[in-house]
Amino acid sequence: MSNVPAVPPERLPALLAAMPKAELHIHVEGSLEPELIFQLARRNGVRLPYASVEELRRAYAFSNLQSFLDIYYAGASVLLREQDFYDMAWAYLQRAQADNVLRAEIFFDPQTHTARGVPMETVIHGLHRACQDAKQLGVDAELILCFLRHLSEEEAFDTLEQALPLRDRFIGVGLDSSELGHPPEKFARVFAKCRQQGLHLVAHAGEEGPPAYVWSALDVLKVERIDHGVQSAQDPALMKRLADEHIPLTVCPLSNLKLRVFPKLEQHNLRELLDAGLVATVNSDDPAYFGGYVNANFLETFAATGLDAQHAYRLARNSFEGSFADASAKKKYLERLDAAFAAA
Ligand code: HPA
Ligand SMILES: [Zn+2]
Repeated sequence: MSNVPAVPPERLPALLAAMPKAELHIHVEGSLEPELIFQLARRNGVRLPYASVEELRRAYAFSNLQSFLDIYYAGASVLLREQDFYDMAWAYLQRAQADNVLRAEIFFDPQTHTARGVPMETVIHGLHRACQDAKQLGVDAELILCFLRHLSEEEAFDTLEQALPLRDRFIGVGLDSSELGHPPEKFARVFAKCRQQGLHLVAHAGEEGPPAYVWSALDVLKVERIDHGVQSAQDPALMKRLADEHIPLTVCPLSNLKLRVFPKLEQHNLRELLDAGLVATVNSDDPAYFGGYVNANFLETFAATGLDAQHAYRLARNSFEGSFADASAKKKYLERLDAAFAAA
């Protein structure tokens, strides 16, 4: 669509909620709501260091990425059986449908589970079955396996070896967990092997870490997308590279707010990224922990920064163009997006 209709400000929230979109940065373990954590803890006889849902929720006051990760890994300890992984993914997929997500590319952290003795097959089978069933919801869902960057490259190789027999159940690999002190180049060899396997490649970079980590994710790991990447704005040459090469950035505004990457949502640099011509997208990251699913990220960010319907269209289009869907699926998504804006 070349002419995005002007939309009066009072109608923008409804349009943001209704517009079709893809979500490209969502950690399924980060969609585990406190109620489901307690339900699974009871079902599996796991003792939690919190007495109630309310007490757990009160612990969600983060000062940086690490303070979040400590609680996030503790929450995942209730996941033991295939059905647990299914139930977690299914709950997310229902929320995605409610937010008019047509396509979700979902991260999972197998090492968080295999380290506790949960077999790789249990994790992948449960998540994959939910993704298959999501077709009934009208959501195309795919999985991306993430390596934990605070662990060694050797452990990442072991993880890949365990997952490769199930190669057809995930479309790519990513890199997440504690960024500072764990630069992308630590995983150069394992990403090269994934590339040979024909897997898509992404990595978290430039969330808390410097622009140098974004450069090495591109040049050493050869990733196709950057997760977060908001620190790229400190480096004009990097901004030009990201724009020239159409490298998507999967931005997560509420995550950035809760982990104090930006002190206020009003100061978020999403507009700057879009103005520089980057393929920026809006995503929820860990919605159960950061106060909202993808539509809440759109609504709160637009309200705080004054973005308009043109930006909304760009962000939704970027989400489909930046996805790993095939060309015919992308065409279908973009037609639905244009229809939603034509009716606005
Ligand atoms: O935002 C994140 N950054 C790094 N690792 C993560 N694991 C879940 N969410 C995140
Ligand atoms: Zn993330």
